[in-house]
Amino acid sequence: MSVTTLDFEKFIAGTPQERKQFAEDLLSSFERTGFAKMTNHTFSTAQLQQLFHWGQSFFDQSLEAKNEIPNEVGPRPMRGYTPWRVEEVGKLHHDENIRILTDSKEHFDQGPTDDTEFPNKWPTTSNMSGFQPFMEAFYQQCNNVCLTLIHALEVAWGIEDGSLVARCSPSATDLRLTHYPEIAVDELQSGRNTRIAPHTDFGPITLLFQDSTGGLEIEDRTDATGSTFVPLPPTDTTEMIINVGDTLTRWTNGRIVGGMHQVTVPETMKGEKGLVIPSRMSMAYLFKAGRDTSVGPLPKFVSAEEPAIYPEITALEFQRWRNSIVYNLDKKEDGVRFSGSSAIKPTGGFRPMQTV
Ligand SMILES: O=C(O)CCC(=O)C(=O)O
Ligand SMILES: [Fe+2]
Repeated sequence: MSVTTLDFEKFIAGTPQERKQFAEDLLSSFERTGFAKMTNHTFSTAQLQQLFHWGQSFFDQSLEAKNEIPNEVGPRPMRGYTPWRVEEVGKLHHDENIRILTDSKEHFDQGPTDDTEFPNKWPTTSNMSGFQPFMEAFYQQCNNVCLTLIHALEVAWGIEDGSLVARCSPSATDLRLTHYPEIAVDELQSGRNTRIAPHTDFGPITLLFQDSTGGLEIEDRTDATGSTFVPLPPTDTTEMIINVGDTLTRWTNGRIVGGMHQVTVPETMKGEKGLVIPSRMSMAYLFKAGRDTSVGPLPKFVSAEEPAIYPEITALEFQRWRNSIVYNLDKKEDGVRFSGSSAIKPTGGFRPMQTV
């Protein structure tokens, strides 16, 4: 299953024909695989090196220092630092016959700069003083790329200019730096742990940069059983990966299915006993719809023949529901009101959540 690589330049500075072609190729890669790759995405190699450098500096701090800005786990957007083995994304699409794999990661989450509802948490130590300005600028640049890609979908669908972009404002995106500490191959092959379990992201799309370690895999849709994953190796670490998330699935009434992905043992180390997989880092720009925007199907995708299969629910309520699952809050009071909603259309062997 090959994921199409697109040239962003063709959309931002191309001829009308090139823009149209870009939009159509993006849509068709999304429909076929749930993913796309992109070059000329406006981020320089130096900027991406700096991103990973800042990530390294953040995670290299002592646990005590990182815990100075703790993420308060709850059915809400994440902010600040979350330690190893707290979040369990494997619970999102879990098949009761299969044991949930525990994630082995720590992460830093950042929201919009001016977010007063869920304010950001920044390290205060002097050696981290450049982190906040760098990350805020990086966040803004990612937002511009995402809004342009959402506009490309408007072009591909021939819907009114700005109508979909308007649904993504004001920004409610979460940017996540994830660090996967080094871990023995045997531990990941024990059937209990993984780096990040198979999941789909919650927003319309996600931008992803990974370091050169490898281990990212995507669901192979050419396998009818739906249980096969294929590696998406870091051929060029400056290449941007884009994946479809649950919101686009819901907006399109199930027509574009979210790209299921996981991070596990890098291909070259599979089956090896006694080896240790080096630590790994990624940056996921988990683009979101505006908090008050509905993630129910768009009128374009609903008809008498194809009635809406997803309920109207705001983007924030949707995120609260999904986070109540990954943080094991779904049995508690705050999670029960989300009961009965279905996040995604079934893909292959993965079933959607039944009840919360
Ligand atoms: O580390 C990666 O490459 C993937 C991260 C991811 O899937 C996420 O943060 O949602
Ligand atoms: Fe993800």
